[in-house]
Amino acid sequence: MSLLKVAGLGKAFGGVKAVDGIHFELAAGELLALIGPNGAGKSTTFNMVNGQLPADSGSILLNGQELVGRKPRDIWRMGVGRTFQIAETFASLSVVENVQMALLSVDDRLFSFWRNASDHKRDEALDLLAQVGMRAQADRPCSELAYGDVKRVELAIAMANSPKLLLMDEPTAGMAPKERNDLMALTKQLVVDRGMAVLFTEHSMDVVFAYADRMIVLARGRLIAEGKPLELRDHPKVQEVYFGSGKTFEKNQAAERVAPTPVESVA
Ligand SMILES: Nc1ncnc2c1ncn2[C@@H]1O[C@H](COP(=O)(O)OP(=O)(O)OP(=O)(O)O)[C@@H](O)[C@H]1O
Repeated sequence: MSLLKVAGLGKAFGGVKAVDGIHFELAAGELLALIGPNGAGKSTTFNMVNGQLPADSGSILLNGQELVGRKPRDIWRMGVGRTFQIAETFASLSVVENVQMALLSVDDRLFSFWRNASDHKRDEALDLLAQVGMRAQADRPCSELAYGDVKRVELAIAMANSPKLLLMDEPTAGMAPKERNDLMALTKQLVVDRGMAVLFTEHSMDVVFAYADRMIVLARGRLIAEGKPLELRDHPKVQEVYFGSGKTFEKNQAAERVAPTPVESVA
């Protein structure tokens, strides 16, 4: 059975059908890219899956349980996580304290961090940091970290509630090719090791071709193609709506810019 099953999902804003009856599935251990040109409906789809936007129609099943109609916090508790950028206010906290804050939130503990919680689940937080290669930097202030390392900490924070499904909205935006490669290799490793599913939006085709197991393509709210990235690269509809008229994707571009790091299961 699929972990996530989306059927007939729709959302309109006034007269604009932002998402128009889309269907897709996602299995545990799979990295699925959601791509499409600006205004295609990617963010609207994301926001319906995590409950931030109510769907007008359709169904979103997680392990057979309906998500439509539930609050974001309930959906998060059911195992749908998302990466958030570390808030400015947390930049003064250390790396490990940021992860401890996330663990506090999982426990619904809202007491003062400094007075009562500085030791709260420190070992668990350090373990999460080890999983993203940031254990050695645990006691540095987040404000001192390189951008790529901040992204790793964001990933550790998103792991705090052990999500079954992780939503990542343009995870590599603003990153240099080497940092992108490292972050996506790490994401893939977590997918393999934890059997977690990832749904991500991405404008960089290099990243999609190098790391996605499958991709779905939206255009004007409709799902126009679905399949393995290499199968879809030359799909005429995808070329037309996604890559733009007359523009074709250069086949060796992805291989030249991003050499994927091999991922092996340790399970
Ligand atoms: N809150 C809103 N109110 C009105 N229209 C909206 C709203 N959110 C999205 N839309 C419209 O819905 C359509 C889909 O937008 P959406 O943001 O989901 O696309 P997207 O694929 O994420 O685009 P981008 O890549 O630019 O982020 C667009 O036409 C957009 O203008």
